[in-house]
Amino acid sequence: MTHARDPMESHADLIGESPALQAVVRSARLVAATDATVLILGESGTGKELLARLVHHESRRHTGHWVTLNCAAIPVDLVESELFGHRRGAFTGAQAYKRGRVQQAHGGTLFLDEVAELPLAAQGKLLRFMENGECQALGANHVERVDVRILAATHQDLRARVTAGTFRADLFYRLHVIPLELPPLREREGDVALLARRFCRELAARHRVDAPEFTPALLKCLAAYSWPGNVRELRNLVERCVVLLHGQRLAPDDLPEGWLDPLSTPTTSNGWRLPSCGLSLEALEVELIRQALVRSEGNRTRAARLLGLTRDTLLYRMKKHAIA
Ligand SMILES: Nc1ncnc2c1ncn2[C@@H]1O[C@H](COP(=O)(O)OP(=O)(O)OP(=O)(O)O)[C@@H](O)[C@H]1O
Repeated sequence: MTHARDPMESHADLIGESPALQAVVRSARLVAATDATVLILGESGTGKELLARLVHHESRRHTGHWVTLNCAAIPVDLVESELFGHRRGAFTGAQAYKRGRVQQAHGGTLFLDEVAELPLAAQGKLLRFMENGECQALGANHVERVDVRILAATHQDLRARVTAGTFRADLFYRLHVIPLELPPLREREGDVALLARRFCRELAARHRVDAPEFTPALLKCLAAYSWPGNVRELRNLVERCVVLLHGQRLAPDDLPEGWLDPLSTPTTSNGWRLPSCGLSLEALEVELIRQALVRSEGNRTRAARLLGLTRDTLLYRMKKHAIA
């Protein structure tokens, strides 16, 4: 989770030449030189973490630690201790002193991924820390001064969270100093083919196989596709081609069914593909659950969130429809 910078590491790895991406990269480079808080927005899989790394590596803190915390991946009652650490005996199970990610990032950068999922209590503590640079480990009776730059990211609509009362307005404004919004892949003209070729070369070398060749017709298909999972979905598709179809010249019909959802299916503005007609309500529900699970990479908590359901309701419905 934490490492000092490898000076040989290249950050040319945020691939893309489209004006839409280049505009964001330009802004990221401008803010990198400062110590401003940056909030990175964009759909899942658009490269928010890569952009955050670019900001860190081009900042004066690049020799300091890069520390990340995925706020959605930690049980709610452990978030504060992950962030700020705890003293031995601070709560049941706290058997030893533990430094928080904030302290680990001293002199460097802390990247808070999925910041919308931060519980309200932790939001208050984070805000206090951002205002005065002081933090207090759970159970500690003194505060520490820590020098950390905060970068945060979310694919959620944070303003809507504020309206719903699940995200503090004051923290929203504190984070929203410099918003950088990554465009979805379907809006990056020319980048799909570029990324597909680069991933193909890189993954063929990694898997030690001959790269497959993407015909112009296939590249055209890929460029027309809506990519609800963005660059992550493209990379996964290319990896499947490299592993299972290596050395072959691939036309659109060579992709097995299901590797790419039908190009003609309409996409809603937030990435859901709606089956055209003839589906019963029950079949539609199954389809939406399936899409949510694909988009969340099998993570049921995130899938439930995408569908606006509680995790329990999602599990109940999956069981009802026998979705594994
Ligand atoms: N422009 C890009 N060039 C090369 N690789 C990219 C690019 N954008 C994303 N990727 C790759 O796609 C995958 C997803 O990227 P990343 O984790 O940064 O996305 P994210 O927006 O943070 O996703 P999430 O919201 O799900 O956390 C990673 O493997 C990353 O290396």
